[in-house]
Amino acid sequence: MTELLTSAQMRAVEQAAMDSGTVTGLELMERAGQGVIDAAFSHWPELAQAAHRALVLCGPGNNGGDGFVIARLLKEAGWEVDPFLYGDADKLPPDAKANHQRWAAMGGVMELTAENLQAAVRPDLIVDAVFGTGLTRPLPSVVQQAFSSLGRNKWKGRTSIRRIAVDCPSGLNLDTGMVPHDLEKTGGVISTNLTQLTVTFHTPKPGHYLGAGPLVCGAVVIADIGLGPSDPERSMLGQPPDDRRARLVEPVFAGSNLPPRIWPGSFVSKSRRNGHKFNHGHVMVFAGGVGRGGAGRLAARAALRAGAGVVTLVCPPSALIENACHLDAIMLRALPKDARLDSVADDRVTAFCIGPGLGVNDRTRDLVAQVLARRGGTRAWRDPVVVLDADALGSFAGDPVALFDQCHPRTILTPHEGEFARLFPDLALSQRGDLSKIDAARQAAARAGCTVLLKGPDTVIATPRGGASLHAAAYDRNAPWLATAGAGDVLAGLIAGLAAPDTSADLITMAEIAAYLHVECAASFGPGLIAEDLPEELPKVFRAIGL
Ligand SMILES: NC(=O)C1=CN([C@@H]2O[C@H](COP(=O)(O)OP(=O)(O)OC[C@H]3O[C@@H](n4cnc5c(N)ncnc54)[C@H](OP(=O)(O)O)[C@@H]3O)[C@@H](O)[C@H]2O)[C@@H](O)CC1
Ligand SMILES: Nc1ncnc2c1ncn2[C@@H]1O[C@H](COP(=O)(O)OP(=O)(O)O)[C@@H](O)[C@H]1O
Ligand SMILES: [K+]
Repeated sequence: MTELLTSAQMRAVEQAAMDSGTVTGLELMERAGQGVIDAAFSHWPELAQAAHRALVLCGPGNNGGDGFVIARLLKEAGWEVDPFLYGDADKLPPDAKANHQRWAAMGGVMELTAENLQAAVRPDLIVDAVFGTGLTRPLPSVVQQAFSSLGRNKWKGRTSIRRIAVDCPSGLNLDTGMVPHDLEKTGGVISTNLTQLTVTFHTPKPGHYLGAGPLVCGAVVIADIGLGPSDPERSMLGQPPDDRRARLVEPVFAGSNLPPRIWPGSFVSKSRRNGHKFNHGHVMVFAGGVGRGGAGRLAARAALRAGAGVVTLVCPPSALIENACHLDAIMLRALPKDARLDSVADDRVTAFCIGPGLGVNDRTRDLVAQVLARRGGTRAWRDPVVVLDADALGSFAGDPVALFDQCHPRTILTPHEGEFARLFPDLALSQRGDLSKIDAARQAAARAGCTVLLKGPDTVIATPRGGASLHAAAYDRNAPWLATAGAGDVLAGLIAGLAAPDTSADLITMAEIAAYLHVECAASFGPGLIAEDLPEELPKVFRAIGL
């Protein structure tokens, strides 16, 4: 697991290092510039073989300062370098100004405009050092036009020019992963999109993984600038994440060539080699009426494959035969319309998964209420986990507080953005503005009093106390085939199955593992994936992680 630092947190880390007297801002900037060049040479070894030509686009802050370090270091290595500056050199912050001056002794600087870029000699490398963590508003139009013009340049062999971004492609908000809409309209994002490699410092930032981040960054490399290890205890495995920082969900390998047995491997109940079926939990999944049972069955199948000792599907009596035709290992119970949950669930049910395919109606609300009212009884030592998804959330759309009043700490809501908007209208994507998806999920979790998993290619899991983690199906873990009906039902079942055992770790850890395995299953199956394939791929994925 890696910590993700917001812009403000990154500045605080830098400031603390400088205040401690162990390093100066100039030294950090030098290491940042060197880190970008090292990453470029390692990514494109041919650039390290001989001197080439670089075009370095610099901005009015310290990101621009990094650009001037890069310009100088490349020039010292024999490269031809053409720097362009947006803004007033006299107003650069001190470290950036010092590096601008050091460069000025070596060569000139052009103003960053579309016209000047059009007139530039074809480079082999374009360095984007216009804006980094300090971007506070949409890109100025002159910068947008300059970026767009790069896409129109008549340079020979234009597509073979390498493009690297310092900290982020300029225009990307590193806290939110958003790029301004006007950037898209002007086509600016298209040129930004051509970034092949983004080099950031110390830790990745949320914006590299949220929203448009993965679409515009190319690949992300972290350069160590000597700020020390990011706080290991804050991202400790099996512990809830730090209240103020977010962590990136990643596997933990015991050794470079070994499977990730530590995380997630050791957190899967059946990695421990003893116990009987009830030690691995009993999951109860609710399914809809006739013809609407598929979603519940998918969730149940996922829970069983995830390792739950027992899985029971509960459905209306009219759907019993339909479900019986589909199920063998999964137990089946009928629950008549007015019957109480107690008639089918005893204390040994350690996790409930409710919502997929149930229908948006009063009966669903009533069942949710009954499930949330259950407590660990004589045979269970802690309250059952409750996974609320799909129609269990939709049934409270007009009255979310009625749901939140019933949620307890062992509850997890798993909305997609549409369901999230119905429960938390003011935190909806369309209303979010500068609020990141991580902070939106945090606020939602605090309001609901339980864990919230907000789905998407960027899945955020947040706890009421502020702990948050981000699982990104991005870069080498792209999983577009997961955008398929029923994939969310499988995720809900996975969470229930993984969190059901008595000995399971905290809910956020088990939800992180579910999100991770979900994408591993998609990646392992590959193109053509449909939801039914996900649970069936789990055995292969479990083997691959060393179980
Ligand atoms: N601190 C360190 O020790 C280290 C920092 N490092 C590097 O510093 C970078 C952060 O530097 P930074 O904080 O100066 O921010 P940066 O992104 O350069 O921009 C700020 C400037 O842009 C301006 N501005 C913002 N938005 C604008 C807009 N839309 N349109 C126009 N102007 C706009 C803003 O003006 P203002 O908003 O104040 O009016 C201000 O002048 C970081 O990404 C990393 O690369 C590394 O060297 C490692 C050591
Ligand atoms: N492009 C994508 N890349 C990675 N994961 C995705 C993508 N699109 C959707 N997902 C994942 O697939 C699941 C879809 O869930 P959901 O929207 O609830 O669908 P359904 O209700 O049909 O099951 C979520 O876990 C989501 O994170
Ligand atoms: K940049």
